[in-house]
Order: sequence, then structure tokens, then C-alpha cells
Amino acid sequence: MKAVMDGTSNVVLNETDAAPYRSDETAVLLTGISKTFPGVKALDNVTFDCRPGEVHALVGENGSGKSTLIKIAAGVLTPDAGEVYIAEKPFSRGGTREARRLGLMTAYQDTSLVAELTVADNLALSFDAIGQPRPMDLSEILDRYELPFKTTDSVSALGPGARQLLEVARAMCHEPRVLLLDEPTAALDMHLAAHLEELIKQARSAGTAIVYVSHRLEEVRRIADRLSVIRDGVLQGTYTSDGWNVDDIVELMVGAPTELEFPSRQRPSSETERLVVRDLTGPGYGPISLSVRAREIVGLAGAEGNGQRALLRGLIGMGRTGGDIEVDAKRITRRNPVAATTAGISFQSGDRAAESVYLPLSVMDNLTLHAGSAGGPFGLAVFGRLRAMFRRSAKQFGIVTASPFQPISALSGGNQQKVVLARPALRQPKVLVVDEPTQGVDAKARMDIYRMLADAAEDGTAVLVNSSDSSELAGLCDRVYVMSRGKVTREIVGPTSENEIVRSFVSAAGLAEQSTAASNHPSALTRLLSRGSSQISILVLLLLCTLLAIYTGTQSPVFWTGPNLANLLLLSLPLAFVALGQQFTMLTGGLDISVGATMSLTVVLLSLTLPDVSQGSLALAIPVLILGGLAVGGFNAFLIGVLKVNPIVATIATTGIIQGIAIILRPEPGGLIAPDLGESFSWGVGFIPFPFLVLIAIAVALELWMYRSHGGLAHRAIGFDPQASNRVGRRVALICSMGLVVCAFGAVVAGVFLASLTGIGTNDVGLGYALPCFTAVFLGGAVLSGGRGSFVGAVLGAIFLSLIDNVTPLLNLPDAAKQTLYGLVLFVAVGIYAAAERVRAGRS
Ligand SMILES: Nc1ncnc2c1ncn2[C@@H]1O[C@H](COP(=O)(O)OP(=O)(O)OP(=O)(O)O)[C@@H](O)[C@H]1O
Repeated sequence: MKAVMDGTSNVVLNETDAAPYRSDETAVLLTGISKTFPGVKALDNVTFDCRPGEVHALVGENGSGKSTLIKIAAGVLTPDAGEVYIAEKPFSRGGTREARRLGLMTAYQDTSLVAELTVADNLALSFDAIGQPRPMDLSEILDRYELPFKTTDSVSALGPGARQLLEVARAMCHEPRVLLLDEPTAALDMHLAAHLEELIKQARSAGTAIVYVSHRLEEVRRIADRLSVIRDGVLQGTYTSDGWNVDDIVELMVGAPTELEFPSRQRPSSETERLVVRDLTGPGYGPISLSVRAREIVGLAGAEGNGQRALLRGLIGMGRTGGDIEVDAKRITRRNPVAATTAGISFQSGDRAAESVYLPLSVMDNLTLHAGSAGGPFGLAVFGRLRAMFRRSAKQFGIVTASPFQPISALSGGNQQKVVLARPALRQPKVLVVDEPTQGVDAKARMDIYRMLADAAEDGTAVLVNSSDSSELAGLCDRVYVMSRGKVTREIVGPTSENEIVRSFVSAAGLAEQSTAASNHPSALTRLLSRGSSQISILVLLLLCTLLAIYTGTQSPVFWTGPNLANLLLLSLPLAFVALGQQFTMLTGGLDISVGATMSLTVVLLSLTLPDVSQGSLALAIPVLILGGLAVGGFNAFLIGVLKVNPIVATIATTGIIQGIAIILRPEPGGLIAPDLGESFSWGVGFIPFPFLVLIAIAVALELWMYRSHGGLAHRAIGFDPQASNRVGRRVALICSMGLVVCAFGAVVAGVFLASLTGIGTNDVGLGYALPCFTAVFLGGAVLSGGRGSFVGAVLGAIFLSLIDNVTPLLNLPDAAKQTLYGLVLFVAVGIYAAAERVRAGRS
């Protein structure tokens, strides 16, 4: 070891010997890594390693390249140059699956959990994705890591801290060779952070190599064996743990001596109470009374999950609340975020990714979003004004971005947080409510944010801050309300200390009980919906079919006759099969508009190849159809998966091409399709055709696969969150492509049944099925965003639509009534599913 002097500062740390790295001594080794994003060189020739049984911390300012390095090691990103070795094996382009299989697990800053799935499903996904057997009892993992929630809880119902713990525990439970932890404690309070620290020490003792990224430098000082400092994508040096202090580390990160002092403020003299809350009650908290005066900064403290976040949401009218809220002595009568904003309350959520940033929008749009009249007169957004505002804020808060126009998703986590917190300064709210203001923010930027909150108070704003970091509350606030079990248990007035605040918290055991209070006691309806959410569409459709059938039976003697019912079921087959295929691709978030054209092409191909059902004709027709399905599905997969064309645009283009081919092959209707094909399909049990029984068997099998198998879970996870699925090692692109191919085959099978009904080749006969196919899957509970739906529901949806077709003439209804009924039923059914989903997620 030797002492080093940093070029621009006077910091003296012990730099490790610059011995050449050897992959056989390291658990993970990255050599000469460079990575450039448009407009920014995120990493420049970085070499970094971590050895078995050590914690190697990586620190640097926001945007210095830490997460990029972590993502390269984890296989999420591919470096432009350099090599990655995991357990001596070179790995540069292997992807997340390969990295995880080699024993490298990652807990991401923005997590890799699928919020719509349960804790158990998320744990299971992680094992399935790399082919490891799941433990018999997944709740044993929660017990092992003392996690304060249940396997049946939905991840969306967990707070950010609980989610972050789950993310880390899920990575740890594989007992990995290498563990990458990116800001694992950013959303954790002191108790949970201490708990995590213990877990990390245990993993280190067990020989795991741990790469630890954090802005909490005290924590780094305590836990790390070595430390590497990165600045602007360039590694500044790697140091041993002897004699660090936080100021030295910050100086190395920033490149110059840096003051880390809380802004000095006068105790506010104003007695004007800007925010007054009386007996506020809501889910998980209350009754709570509190007030914040003009120029005052008031803190909310408490162990994670004691109602703080719910209270903040109640203040802006989210969730059902009782009690009174006044701003400047005016009662807010209506409880919703718009009324709260109009009354002068500005809220910045602590759940940045989900609630604060608009990921596809540019950095400038995100920052100036709520500028209001400052952005221009008459609601106009004057570009020059917005740009000037943006420049001012970017300078004030040190927001690092290659351009104001790049999407905010391209910014580092800390810079996204600065953008979010720069917003209220543009509009001067009366009351500023901020949840976790410095989550993921570097030490220097923290001070900028404290300064900004102090300035807002100085200008007369009443500031209410919730933070899991008690030292932050102690340094910043004039008063602190301590919350426990949903109530304010103590008010600390005047200067306080981190220790005093923490002492006021409830015990960790209390936390465990409380943190999932809402999810531990769901209503009976919520429990029912959680268990049977996939079956709601099935029940609704069964009910609708039954009611319509019974009613038609009372009006028409023909309806219940065998021939009519057989006809109904036969006519439903094309729509049902195409709907099954569509549901398959929609499960993974895909969509295929070209199914109608594929059905037409199938009919045309059969008119050219299947004049009879002799062996010779079948030997030609079957391979032709298989090739046709593969070609259509493969082409769609190429457009969407490889060329990244939007699925709607891609499959509209495919529709045109297929339609063109069908017209070329069969310009006019003609070509007899084996007449005995229809006859053979109508054989069956009683009035039920045999193919219909096959259809039901396939639908039930797919339903079981979807909800009871590893593959089904993987497909649903990809539909809900492809990024999270990729991070746990799922082959997202491949699975989505397969979905498109299966969808095309569904359309081919549907085309065969359609051909048996038409009897001759017609080039546009399938087009009329494209829209009803979507109606059927939506009736079955599918959503455009993916992850949901039901195969049995899709088939029932198709049967219901065919039933409407069947009963319209029997009830002497005009054709227009049929179309209206289609729309009405879809509207009502989708409304019911959406309401059920809201109740299930506890957001009603
Ligand atoms: N997908 C992307 N597209 C464009 N630029 C990106 C992308 N990801 C990261 N960057 C840029 O690369 C640089 C390094 O970002 P990175 O997320 O690695 O920083 P970080 O050190 O982890 O910051 P933080 O502490 O704030 O999380 C930043 O300038 C960031 O804006």
C-alpha cells in the first residue's frame, strides 16, 4: 500500500498496490471497460474487481457511471470495450441469464421485481429463470432474512423500503458467488439498513464477493473492505479501508474540498399556520392532527411502514380519508390531488420511478411540467421560457444531462431525483410535501437539496418532509413528528439529534407487524378477488351466455334444438382459435392485427392445395400451412423483436403484405376446398362437434399452464414488466417472438375452420375476424399492456360473440342491434374487470 495525493485535492488515502489483476483471484473482474451513450461517455477504460469474502464499495457522484458498471457486470448492458470475467470465465455478451448462471446476482437500484405479481411469484421467477429448483417453501426465505411481509402479498402493496429489502434478499437467497448491490439502502430506515448490514456481513463471511454502491458514506466507511472512487466515468483509485473519513471520500468523488454542512437557518418566527390537519384518517393511519407554519420545515419520522407514506398521500387526497385539511385557514372540501394542488399543496412522491418521473418524456418536460402560468400565458408552454427555467434549475441543482431533450430515463437515478425536486421551486407552493427528498442522491447534491428546501421555507412555504434518514431530519427540521402504528406518538420541537429521533421509533418487532398492515388485513372482497382474479372474466361470460341463451330460448323454439346448437359451436370455432392465439401473444405484451389476413391467406392456400381430404392433398396442404404460419409469425417477430417496430404498425404492415399475397394467389373467389372437410369437423358427441371438445381441452390446458406452470408465470411476468424479467435472466425477446409465432398458428388453425365453412378460396374472407378477435380476448380479461387475460375467457368471449350472431335473427333483431350489443357488452365487461382489479390492488 502507498499513500496517494489526488491531483486536485489534498486527500490522502491508502491506495492498494497496483498489482496486475488476475481473473483467478477474483470473483468478478472487469478490465478496460468503456461505454458511451448518445452524448455522454459513461465509462472510460475502467478496471474493477471484487474478491471472494470482501465488500468492495464503489462510490461517486450522481451520473459518475456506477450503475452503468454494475449493469455491464450483470449482463444488462454490453460494453463498447473491455472484458468481464465471472469466476474466471470471460463473459462480455452473455446477457443476464449467463451472468446469473455463473453465480453473479444483482440487486438493482430500481429493483427487478414485477410489481403486479406476489412476493412468492417474484421469488419463484428468480429460480425458474436460471433453471434452479425452487425451494419447497418460499416463505422460508422470508423467515431466513426476517422480512416483514408475507409471500402472498402483492409487491405493489409493499412500500419502497420493503421492496428494496426483497430485492436484496432475493439476490442473496441464491447464495451467489458475486453479489452486486446498487444503492440497497436508499429507501431503508435506520433499523432496516442495520438489518441489511448484518445480512451483508453474513454473506461476506460465507465467502461472497460483494460490490456495494451507495451514497450513504458512513455506511460505506463501516462496511467496505476496499473502496473505489469513480468520477465522470473514470476510476480515480482503489483504496483499502485504513483511516477513511467521509470528507476525504467526498473530496475524491467531487475532485475538490467540499463543505457538507446543513444550511444554517433561523428558527421561524411566523405564527401563521399554513397547513392544519385535524383528525385525518385513512388506510393504515389516523386519526392524526398536525400543523406546519409558514417558513417552517417539519419532519415526519418513523420506522418504515408506520403510516407515513399513507399519510402524505392522504394529504393530497389520495385514498379514502376522513377529517379536515386546511391550507391558509381554508378547508379543502374535495379530496383529490387536483383539489390539493389548487389549494396550494405540492407533493413529491418517494416512489420516483412509479410516481414522480414520466420516463418517456424529456428531462426538460419533466422539470417544467408543473410550471403553470410561469410557462406562458393562456396555458401556453412558451419554449424560450421553459428552456430558461430549465437552465436555471439545472445550474442550481447541478443536474447532469447530455441534453434537455433526452428522455429522463437516460439520466442516472440521482439526477432524476434532482429534476423531480427542482419542480416545486418553479411554482412556489404554499405547502411543500416531500417524501424521501434525497433518495439515491450523492453527498454534495444532498446539500443542494437541503438548501433548496431551506430556501423554499425562507420564502414562506410550509415544508413537510418524510425521510427514512433520521440524521437528515435532525439536521434540517424545526420540528419532527414521530409516527408509530399509524399515529403521531411524539412531537420533537427544536434542535434534535439522529439518536433522539431513532429512540422514539417503535421496536423492530412493531415495525414487522405494522409495515404490511394494509396487506395483512385485506377485506374479504379483496381476498376473494386476489384468489379468483383470473376467473372473474370467466364467471361474467358464463353468466352472460347463460342469460342470453335462456332468454332466447323463451322467445324462439329453434334455439335449443340440436342442429342450431351444433351450428353455433361450429361457427364459433374460427373466432375461438384465432382468439386463443391472440391471447397468447397479448400475454407477453404483444399484439397481432394481421390475424384476419392470415386467416384469409390460409383459406386461399387451402383452395390451392386441398381439393379433397386424400392423403396426397393433406401431404401438400399441411406443410404449406405450417410454412405459412412460420413465415407470418417469424416476419412479425423480426419486425417487432429485431427492428423494434411498434407491434401495431408492424402487424398493420404485415396485414397489407399478406393481403397482397392472398390477392395475387386468388384474385377472384374460386378453387373448391375439400367438401368433406366441413363434414368431418361436424362429427362429435351429441350436438357437440369433436373440434369444439378439442378447443375446450386446449383452452383449459393453456389456462392451467398460464397460472400453474413456470412457463406461464414467466410469460405473465414478461407481459407485466419485460425489463424486470430480463434482469432476472428471462429471454424476453425470444419468448415474445414465440408468442407471435403461436398467434400466427392460431390464425392458421382458425383459417382451416373458416375454409371448412366457406368451401371456396376467397382472398378477404378472414378480414372480418380481426376486430371480433380483439373483442373476444378483451372480454376474456386481456389488457393491451400484457400480463393478464384468460384462455378460457377468450374462448368464452368468442362463443358469446357467436351467440349474439346466432340469436340476432332468432330474436328478429336488426343487424345494427348486433353491433351495438357487441360494443355495450365489451364496455360493461371491461368496466367490471377494471373495477375488480382496482379493488384487488386495494386502490379503490
Ligand atoms: N440508457 C442510457 N441512455 C443514455 N444515457 C445514459 C443511460 N444510462 C446512463 N446514462 C448516462 O450515463 C451516465 C452514468 O449514469 P449512471 O446511471 O451509471 O450513473 P450513477 O453513477 O449510477 O449515478 P446515480 O448515483 O445517480 O445512480 C449519466 O450521465 C447518465 O445520464
